[in-house]
This record gives sequence, structure tokens and C-alpha cells, in this order.
Amino acid sequence: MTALHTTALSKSYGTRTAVADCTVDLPEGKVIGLVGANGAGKSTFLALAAGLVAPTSGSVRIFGEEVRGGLHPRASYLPQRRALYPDFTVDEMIRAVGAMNRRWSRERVEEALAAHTALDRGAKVGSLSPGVRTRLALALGLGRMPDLLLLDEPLSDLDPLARDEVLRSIMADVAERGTTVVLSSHLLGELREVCDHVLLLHDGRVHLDGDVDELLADHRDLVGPADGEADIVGTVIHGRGTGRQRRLLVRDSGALPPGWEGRAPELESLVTDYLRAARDG
Ligand SMILES: Nc1ncnc2c1ncn2[C@@H]1O[C@H](COP(=O)(O)OP(=O)(O)OP(=O)(O)O)[C@@H](O)[C@H]1O
Repeated sequence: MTALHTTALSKSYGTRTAVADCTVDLPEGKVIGLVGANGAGKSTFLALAAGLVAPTSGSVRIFGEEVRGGLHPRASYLPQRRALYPDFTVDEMIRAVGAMNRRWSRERVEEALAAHTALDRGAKVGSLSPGVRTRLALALGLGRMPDLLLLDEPLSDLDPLARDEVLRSIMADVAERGTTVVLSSHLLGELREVCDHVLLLHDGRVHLDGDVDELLADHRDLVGPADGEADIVGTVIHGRGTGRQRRLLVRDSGALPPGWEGRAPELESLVTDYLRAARDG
């Protein structure tokens, strides 16, 4: 089943188009990496899915129900600016969010915070470091017992150990509860470990949308002589060269001409080549 479906979804701010004509079907129970350059529309896409921002046109459905003016009860949303009250203590914040949600598991919050033994429950939320705030906000999001987690750059404020911890906490939820996760990130290296699916936006439009294993199987990284590119069978996504050698990312490549070698790409290089191709137009 589809967890998140958008139909011709668009959002403009004045003359600036943030999301343009996006039609996607994001599968249930998967971790979807939302990638794209700065200003590509990732945050707007997530805010539209969270019902926080109204589309200019098009629609969003979560588990088949249209999103209109509010967060779907089965979804949790972690915005880039973590929505926490700075003057509340950690415990007050947990109680306040619990009181605001009918669907709520304090136990789930505690479970998500269990690894974070140094967290002072009496400390004011405003005094916490950005990384700790992120972990608290994520734990509160999990307290809503979501079937869909919308996470806007959940890893950006975290050091490598905390990133690992947060990813584990997310993956545990996926494994135990079958939660669908859509997470935006610029950290392409980390995504390989967790993502089943990639959605790449550029200038608000979808440039790549697919299952990671299928994408990796459909593409090859080719290296060969610069003057032999015309003989390559398949769709060249991006090419670059140094002197007499060319390196190409090719989709659905056929038999290779003499002098060319190919191998399966890494997810990071595949996404980077799509980003370069989108940028170069
Ligand atoms: N509230 C707003 N008012 C006006 N323009 C906006 C608003 N929100 C986003 N935009 C514009 O829409 C475009 C997409 O922005 P968005 O924040 O969604 O991109 P992003 O991919 O999340 O970027 P980043 O990786 O830098 O966080 C940008 O050009 C941005 O300036």
C-alpha cells in the first residue's frame, strides 16, 4: 500500500515555485530518502505532506486520506526548526505534548530517550544543544505512535555518534512497527545504510524516484576513452572527463564497446550524478 501519495502537487510563494507538479507514490514500511540541493523544495514537500502548508494546486494523501489543513493522526512531523517551547523543562515538554495528543505513548518517548542517559529532565528546552533538541523532538514525534514519520534533516545537528544513535532509533521503529519514514538529508553516505527508496527533487520537481536496489541494478558507472562515448548503449545520465578518459553514469546500459569498463554505482555517486545532471540542465 502507498503511505504517501501526491498528485500534481505544487506550491508557489509569489513568483517562486518551491514544489512543482510532483506526483509520487511512496511505499508503506519503507525508509525514503528525500534528497536535493539547497532550495530544491524538500522542506516544502514535507510541510505539504504534514498539512502545515496548503498546496497551490494538487493534493496529498496519507494512507489514502486527503491531507487538509493539519497533520494526519497517523503521521508525525519533525520540522527543520524543531517545534519545542524553550521555557519548558524537558519533562514539562513531554507532558505538554502528551496532553495535546490523543494517540500517545509516554512509554515510546522513554524508549527513544533511553539511550540518552545524560539528558537532564529538569533542564530548560531552550538551554539544550541543537543535537539534544533534535533527539527530544524525535522522541516526542515517536510518542504519537506514527505510522508515517516525516523528518526534515533529522541528522543535520548531530555528531557522528548521535547520528548513529538517531538512525538506530528510527530503524528500530521501522523494524518493530513497520513505520514508513520520509527523511530529508544532505548526508548521502548515511542514507545508503537506511534508505530503501530515494526521491530526488530539483527546482521543486521530481528528478529521480525509485527503490534503491532497483536503481542500483539499473545503472552502471562506466569508464572509457573520451572519443568512444557515442558507441555507448543506454541513457547517459551524467558524464565527466579528465583528458582522454570519460566517466559516465548510464541507465539501462547494453554491451560495452572496446576499451570501456563498468561496475555497479554506489548510491552516493548515483545521487550525486543525478544532482549534477539536474544542475547542469
Ligand atoms: N515561506 C516561504 N516564503 C517564500 N519562499 C519560500 C518559503 N519557503 C520556501 N521558499 C522558497 O522555496 C524554495 C524551496 O525551499 P525549501 O526550503 O523547500 O528547499 P529545501 O530543499 O528544503 O532547501 P534546504 O536544503 O536549503 O533546506 C526556495 O527557493 C525557498 O527560498
